Amino acid sequence: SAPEVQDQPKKIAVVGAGIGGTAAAYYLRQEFGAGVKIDVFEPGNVGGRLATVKIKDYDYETGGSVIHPLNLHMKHFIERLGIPPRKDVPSKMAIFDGKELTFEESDWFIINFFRMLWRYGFSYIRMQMWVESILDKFMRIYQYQQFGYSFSSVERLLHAMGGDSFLTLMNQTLEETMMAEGFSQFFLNNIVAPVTRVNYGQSVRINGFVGAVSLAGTDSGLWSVDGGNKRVCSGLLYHSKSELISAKVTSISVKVRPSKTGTTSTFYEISYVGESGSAHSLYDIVVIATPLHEGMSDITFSGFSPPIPSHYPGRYHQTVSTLVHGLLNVSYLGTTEPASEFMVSDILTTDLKDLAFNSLSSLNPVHTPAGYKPSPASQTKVWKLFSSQPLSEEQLQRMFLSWDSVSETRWLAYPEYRVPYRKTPPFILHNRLYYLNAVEWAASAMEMSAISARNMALLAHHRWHGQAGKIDQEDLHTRIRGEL
Ligand SMILES: Cc1cc2nc3c(=O)[nH]c(=O)nc-3n(C[C@H](O)[C@H](O)[C@H](O)COP(=O)(O)OP(=O)(O)OC[C@H]3O[C@@H](n4cnc5c(N)ncnc54)[C@H](O)[C@@H]3O)c2cc1C
Ligand SMILES: CC(C)=CCC/C(C)=C/CC/C(C)=C/CSC[C@H](N)C(=O)O
Repeated sequence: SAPEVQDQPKKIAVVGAGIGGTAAAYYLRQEFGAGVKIDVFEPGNVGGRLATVKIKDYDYETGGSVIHPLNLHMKHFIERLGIPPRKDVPSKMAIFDGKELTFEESDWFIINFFRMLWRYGFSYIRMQMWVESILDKFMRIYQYQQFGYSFSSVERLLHAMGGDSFLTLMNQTLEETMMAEGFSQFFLNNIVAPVTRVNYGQSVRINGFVGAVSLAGTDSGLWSVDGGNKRVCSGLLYHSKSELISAKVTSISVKVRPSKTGTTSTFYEISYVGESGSAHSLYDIVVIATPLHEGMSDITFSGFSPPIPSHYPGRYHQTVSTLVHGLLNVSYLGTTEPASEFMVSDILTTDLKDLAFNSLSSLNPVHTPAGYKPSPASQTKVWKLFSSQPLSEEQLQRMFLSWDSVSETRWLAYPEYRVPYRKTPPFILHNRLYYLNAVEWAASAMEMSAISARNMALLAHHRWHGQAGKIDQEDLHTRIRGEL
């Protein structure tokens, strides 16, 4: 329907205070100015899937942990909020095939280079070039957003970045895509599958787009936020001068009210339940920043035509993050290296039916004290296991000689990426009701939620003011180059 004749909205609601919701609050403030009241609803902890657990006086990331050096929104946030990145600690990767370590990184770049060349020919370098070519197109989004352009669906956003090639990536498995690029099944099994297993808990049959994002997640220069990634969320919330309402949104309905001018205005009524009971409030614009899927948010939508479902089709994949403070049994990994010399920090695994876990990593605290150095496996330290099912005491006993604490978090972590994908859920659920997490069906990552948040704020702003010229424009890449 036609936008209402109002200068600015008076009240905006954001549902969820993860990185998506808090970034949405930040960008909505930027777009709509100081006059609008922004409420952010959150029944749990600010940060959502960015969370830490305390083990022996130190905090460790249990959810989203690494950020790519080219994730420009995340970079912008920490600069704006004055939070430093975490000090870099050297890491070393190995691949476990259920019996032994089939590949182990050395401390020397040149040795790694020749080991990879010896085992996989030029495949590894070609893979890095392939990922880089996708990232090059991906980076266009920052320029579009800088110029104020927005997109009304995930497909249109992807198409603006990478044209038909990005939509093709969404419709093919990573395996199909890489085989067509000439990569061997051996390379896929031994290098690519371990990466998709650690990053998305799934096989090489995830879609090619999220597959490329997963591979980008092994690039050099990955970083995290000093003191914990969730600090970005609380920082954005504070910076946006939003009000945090500690409550769960239970339903959203459309209300039509007579306005002063004699016409009618549409509002969204949000009903919520918090510690002090239930209440409801009216808003001009609502951004939903939590997945609308089975077992996740449970929001009822009423009075909408066509109806809005509480749950869209498709499931979120369970990843159990188990943090063990203990002594690793290095012989379980089939290595003869003495534990006192075993400095591998990230053990990825090949796709094996009987293996109970996807990855095993040695964790550093979210704030590394001055002079901190990673310790060898002969010392008790914190190890993180990712698995799709909780690990039993017997399974842990095989992997560890002893432990003094185990902390388990069961995440509905990211979508189960199936190919061919169904049409992604919409960004626009109703005139001024938006859904940020639809983007996760392209790929789930902190930066993806941040990109979607900026898109949502721009989209909401242009639709409010009837600026159709800033929505779903074709051929932006060439046009913007012309404008520069
Ligand atoms: C184990 C794990 C590892 C990961 N590793 C990485 C990584 O290394 N790098 C990376 O970039 N990404 C990683 N990710 C993905 C990344 O964490 C997510 O993509 C991102 O955090 C999603 O943020 P979000 O704000 O969109 O959603 P969420 O963080 O899920 O936030 C949604 C919020 O909404 C709240 N909510 C739910 N229902 C309601 C309701 N009815 N009313 C009000 N509020 C509600 C929830 O409590 C939650 O806080 C990882 C995820 C997991 C689980
Ligand atoms: C969005 C772009 C262009 C890049 C993001 C790359 C990236 C950081 C991908 C990782 C995504 C993800 C869900 C990782 C989960 S596991 C992370 C880490 N390996 C760990 O073990 O904690």
